[in-house]
Amino acid sequence: MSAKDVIIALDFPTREEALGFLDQFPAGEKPFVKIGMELFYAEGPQMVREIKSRGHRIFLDLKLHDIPNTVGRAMAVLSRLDVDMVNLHASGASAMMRAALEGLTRPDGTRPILIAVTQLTSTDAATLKNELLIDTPMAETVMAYAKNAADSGLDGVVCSPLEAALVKEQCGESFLTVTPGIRFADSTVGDQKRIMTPEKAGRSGCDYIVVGRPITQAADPVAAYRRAVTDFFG
Ligand SMILES: O=c1ccn([C@@H]2O[C@H](COP(=O)(O)O)[C@@H](O)[C@H]2O)c(=O)[nH]1
Repeated sequence: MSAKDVIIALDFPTREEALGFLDQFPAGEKPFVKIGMELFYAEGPQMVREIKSRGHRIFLDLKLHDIPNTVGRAMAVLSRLDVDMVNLHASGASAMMRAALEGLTRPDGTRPILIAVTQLTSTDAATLKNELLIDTPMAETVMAYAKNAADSGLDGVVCSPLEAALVKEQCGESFLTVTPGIRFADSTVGDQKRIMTPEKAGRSGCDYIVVGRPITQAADPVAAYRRAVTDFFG
């Protein structure tokens, strides 16, 4: 199931801003986009349908995390939206991930790609140890979560690009790595901690890179997106 692409994080507070952003692209250029909590909570499922009807592939990034029954039932609702990828937190553990997979699978056996967030790219080693009270080093923690996700039947993980190669090595080449924490060398880093350039991510086992502010806040977002694509694909 391996693929490679740049996903734009459509982190906007309104429909108008999200569509205004997409309108800057020529008609034939349809980037893969991510709809996260901000836009989904503001505009709801209709926003997903509208962007899908414009021809974009969609990663619905709601990071579900609850008891297995709740997550399974919520995934069954999300499966009725025609999205390409959805996610949950691997820290919800294997019973939750298996329930999610079951809920997401439509009667005809099809389903969106399901991936698990390992450790947020805004978490550094000190926060992992001192606040989350996880004594295992970051790479090992990500790997344990990734293996649990793989064993639960998921398609891949969200991890930082720094861990992508190891995830591939341990979970297999077809196990997807979806990696935020992407910054151009001249980007503002902001709240991200485990980062990499698109160029290096392209050589590090990342299937999909997720890029938000370096594109959405750029003076010329279309040029910034194309720069990410060119750098990522080498
Ligand atoms: O570990 C994670 C999981 C999700 N994200 C999301 O990706 C984008 C990144 O945006 P930038 O503006 O490029 O920082 C954002 O929507 C996050 O919610 C993540 O960054 N890290």
